[in-house]
Amino acid sequence: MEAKKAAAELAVERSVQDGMIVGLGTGSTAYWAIQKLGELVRQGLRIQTVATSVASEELARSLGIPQLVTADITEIDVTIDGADEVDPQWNLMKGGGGALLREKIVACASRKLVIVVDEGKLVQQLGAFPLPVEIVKFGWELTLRKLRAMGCEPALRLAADGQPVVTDNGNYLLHCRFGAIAQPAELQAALQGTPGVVESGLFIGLAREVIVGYTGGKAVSLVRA
Ligand SMILES: O=C(CO)[C@H](O)[C@H](O)COP(=O)(O)O
Repeated sequence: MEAKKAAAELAVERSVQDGMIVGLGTGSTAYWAIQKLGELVRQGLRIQTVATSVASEELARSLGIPQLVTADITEIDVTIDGADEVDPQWNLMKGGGGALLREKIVACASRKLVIVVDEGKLVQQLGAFPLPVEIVKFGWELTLRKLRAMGCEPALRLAADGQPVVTDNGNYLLHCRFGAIAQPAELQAALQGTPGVVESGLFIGLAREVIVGYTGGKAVSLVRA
């Protein structure tokens, strides 16, 4: 917890200034960034925000952080979000929290995407974590078979009650075990070309800064390989 908190707080300190529009990520690391923003707002920081999930939206509301609707935004100054895996080129695997679609929309509308992770998320190659892929409900079994034919073992994400998880956007999620992903950009392009796929958790070339937190509470901004 202290590693995630340290990374998130350093990201807020380094990236957020008065007057900015800030994208709020999703997950247990982004949680700490939202908490820090709430503290700064109470102290007088003036920001407006856009959340990447209903959970982050509700957290921000509970902390009194002003929020915008997307119709009122042309560009977001900075977004602070977590990741499940980060490779040396800063390609990301995201979506463990199920929010990948809104996260990618917000990331792509941001001048700067700052990724906050603990050291366990740094990998040489993406793929140990199963790739989350958001798919539409209609024909989901057909989409699953198409993805299986692309070389992975897909499984529908289920909730504790055994029912399929439904995302904030009303879709299903597949967990796709591709193993080590040697060419993430090519895989992303292939997934995008598959009918039924809404979006994947591969974030290629989007991160502008990666901040890593360590046990003991130290955090550093990474230099890209
Ligand atoms: O992509 C995400 C949610 O969709 C999260 O940012 C990712 O799963 C990392 O989560 P955490 O910070 O809890 O480890």
